[in-house]
Amino acid sequence: MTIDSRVDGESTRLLSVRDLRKVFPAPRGTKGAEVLAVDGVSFDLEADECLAIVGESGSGKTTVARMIVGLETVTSGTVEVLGQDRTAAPKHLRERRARAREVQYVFQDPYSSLNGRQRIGEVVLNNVRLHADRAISRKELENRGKEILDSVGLPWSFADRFPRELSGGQRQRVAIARALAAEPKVIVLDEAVAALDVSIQAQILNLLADIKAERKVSYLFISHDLAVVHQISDRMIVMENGVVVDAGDTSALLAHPTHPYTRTLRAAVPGPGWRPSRRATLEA
Ligand SMILES: Nc1ncnc2c1ncn2[C@@H]1O[C@H](COP(=O)(O)OP(=O)(O)OP(=O)(O)O)[C@@H](O)[C@H]1O
Repeated sequence: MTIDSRVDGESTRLLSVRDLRKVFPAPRGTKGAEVLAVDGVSFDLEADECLAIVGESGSGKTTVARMIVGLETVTSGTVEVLGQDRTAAPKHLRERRARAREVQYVFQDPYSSLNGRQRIGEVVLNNVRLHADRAISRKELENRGKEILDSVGLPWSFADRFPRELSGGQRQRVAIARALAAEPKVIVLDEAVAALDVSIQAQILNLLADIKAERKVSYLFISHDLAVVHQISDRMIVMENGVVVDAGDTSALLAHPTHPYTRTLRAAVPGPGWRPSRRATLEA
């Protein structure tokens, strides 16, 4: 299924994925077959938009995201970011950094994605320094760090702490702050709230909504959780076995799922407060 959303040549398109395919070799030492993880996936991400990629475990969501940011090679198909071909993995450090300024990645587990020996201030300031287009003074750097931590709801006093001293939700705020420090156009959030308690999830979703409104950043939001996707995304695509089987406006698709797989996913969403016909409140 090809999803050509708003294909009208407008310059608001940040990300464009066409016919993306990924074949992994058979696991080493086995006589097993190659794994076709992603098969002909196409979609666009527009400015100011949150597009969700939904699907059960193993449907290929993460592999799509990893190909977009160059963490995984592309078997065939194309990836364009801001009109530039980004299909090939970055070859040099400079290219890797340039691409990181376009798209940042926030992982599910901030504990393993944060360096345990690095204080929170360093985590954020290193990324500011790395992606700054000019030399910046210590004072300016610190002001920027304060502003970024503040934007994720953390006081500057957290700068001296280590990740192990933070709660799961606070660590995820730091991971988001680190992404923001690069001033990216797009943030890929890969199951970014999956490891958090429901009340903390709601706070982080709130925060993401605020950041999106204030900074005009777009999200590619990967999740298996339709309740979460309903809260945060404008549009969604549904993946099954590496293929996009359904796509559309999130509220409309969840209110009236037409594809059998989307209906199955929808039916698995648990109980109280789940109202597909109404935009869920973001209040924690
Ligand atoms: N490095 C790899 N080598 C071989 N197969 C892989 C590799 N990475 C992923 N796969 C396989 O590709 C398929 C898609 O995996 P992927 O992680 O993209 O799915 P997912 O929808 O993100 O699921 P999850 O949420 O569980 O990560 C799965 O069958 C997975 O086992």
